[in-house]
Amino acid sequence: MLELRDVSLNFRTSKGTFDHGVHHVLRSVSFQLFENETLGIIGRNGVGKTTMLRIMAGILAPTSGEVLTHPGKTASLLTIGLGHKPDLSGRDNALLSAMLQGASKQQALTYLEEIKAFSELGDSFEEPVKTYSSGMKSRLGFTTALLTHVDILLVDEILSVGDAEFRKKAEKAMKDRICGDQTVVFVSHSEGQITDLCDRVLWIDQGRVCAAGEPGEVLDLYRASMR
Ligand SMILES: Nc1ncnc2c1ncn2[C@@H]1O[C@H](COP(=O)(O)OP(=O)(O)OP(=O)(O)O)[C@@H](O)[C@H]1O
Repeated sequence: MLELRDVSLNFRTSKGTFDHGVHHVLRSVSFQLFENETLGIIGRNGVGKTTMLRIMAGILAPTSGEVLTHPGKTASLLTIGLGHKPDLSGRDNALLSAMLQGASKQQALTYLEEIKAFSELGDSFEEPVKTYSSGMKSRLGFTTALLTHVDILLVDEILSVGDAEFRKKAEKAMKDRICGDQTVVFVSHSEGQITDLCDRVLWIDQGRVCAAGEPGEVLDLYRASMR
């Protein structure tokens, strides 16, 4: 469904600690994402997990290597507050996001009432997003991406935000999608969520894939590396 082949990504940096002003974030990463699977990505802070999702979403281009996708397949990155326009209402932001994720305007309009209901934003749905708390923004972002139908859902740590009640509801909705035919890539620091939701896990360290396979086995290796 999607394949990264020998993908490397460098950022230019002014920090002297990196190699001649170049920070090698991903180094020759290769893997395939199969249809209908939920692939977890684990690793310490700053090892390149979000960068990998952004490459898979087409937001960042790799410095070298290839990202191969099936023609016509859509991928959407689900992350907090990405791309919200602060002066537009929740409704208009949801419409815009749904269209950016590949829906036609007509299709996107049909999602709006469901997004309003699931996000429980009530009358605030009509207010500018700049008046929202961060929890309200995350409800809007999560719900819009969840209810807009994309082929590959790229989920960045999103289930760890919001209040406990909404988190529970979001987790259940995500599980329902995963149990259906949704293909998901899921970055999380929660071992519980990874074990619960994923079919397969990649462990990333220093920009490389250290292990890939069954969640229990990869989590054991990851934990052992930290001892
Ligand atoms: N636009 C950028 N310019 C320069 N460096 C960047 C940029 N974006 C990310 N980085 C660096 O790339 C590295 C990987 O960042 P990334 O966000 O992918 O890590 P992560 O594994 O998702 O971390 P976390 O678990 O903390 O969310 C970090 O060292 C970060 O500082």
